[in-house]
Amino acid sequence: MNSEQPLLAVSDLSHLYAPGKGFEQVSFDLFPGEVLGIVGESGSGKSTLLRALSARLTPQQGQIHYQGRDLYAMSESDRRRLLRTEWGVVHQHPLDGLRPQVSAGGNIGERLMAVGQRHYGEIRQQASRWLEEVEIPVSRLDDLPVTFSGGMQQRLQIARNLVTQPKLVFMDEPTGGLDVSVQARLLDLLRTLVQEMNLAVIIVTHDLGVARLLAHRLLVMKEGRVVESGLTDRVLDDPHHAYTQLLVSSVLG
Ligand SMILES: Nc1ncnc2c1ncn2[C@@H]1O[C@H](COP(=O)(O)OP(=O)(O)OP(=O)(O)O)[C@@H](O)[C@H]1O
Repeated sequence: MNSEQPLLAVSDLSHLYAPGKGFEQVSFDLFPGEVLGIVGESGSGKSTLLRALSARLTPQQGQIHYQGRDLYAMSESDRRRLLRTEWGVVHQHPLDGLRPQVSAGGNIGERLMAVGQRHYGEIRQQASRWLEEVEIPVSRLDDLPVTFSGGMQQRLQIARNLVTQPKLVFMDEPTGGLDVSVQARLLDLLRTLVQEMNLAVIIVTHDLGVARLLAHRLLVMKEGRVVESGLTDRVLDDPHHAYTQLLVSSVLG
């Protein structure tokens, strides 16, 4: 997997709102098909880091290269195009990532139109196929997302993001607001899709169970700094840093 060029190369990235608030000196490489989990307690800077990685917040320092191209040397419109096509962003609250006034089919179709598809019948067909893929009845194609349950809305947001076959998807607590049984089904679905599509994913979660299930590698954050990183099983089964040990034991305890 690691013989190729990294999809995303991050070096010495920092953005601080105030000392300890934000993140500093973050570096890592992400390869195609790799799932990186960012874990840590509330306020450790996970979401701020994810926003900077996904071109939604210009960092104060450091560099990000996507497929060898300097992300913040690109024009604003090129970065936006990436977000609509080769990248996806799955928000914790599905309505933050959906258009509430547009039907389920329209929410999926909009991304296809962003990659140049114009044929109405084909777009509708692909939207139907994606509803099936995420286990939403195709009969709901013309319904508005606000008429869906929270779990269905989240599955629709995932379909909207994946329909363009992105290379890289950013997820911020994608199962966070859902009850436990809905969470488990969604996690299963995500794991299957990520494997089938060979997606690279950066997922922020405070839930180590979610990290264990989805992520190949972890970054552990505390007060804006990465205190430990490594393969998921190694980090969770044999944590080296005292903070990671505390995090793991608080879940077990
Ligand atoms: N726009 C902002 N202006 C000022 N401070 C901010 C801003 N956004 C976040 N912060 C602060 O930066 C720190 C990191 O916040 P962030 O949301 O990245 O943490 P997090 O690890 O994602 O937390 P949670 O798990 O609770 O979402 C917090 O102290 C937060 O209050």
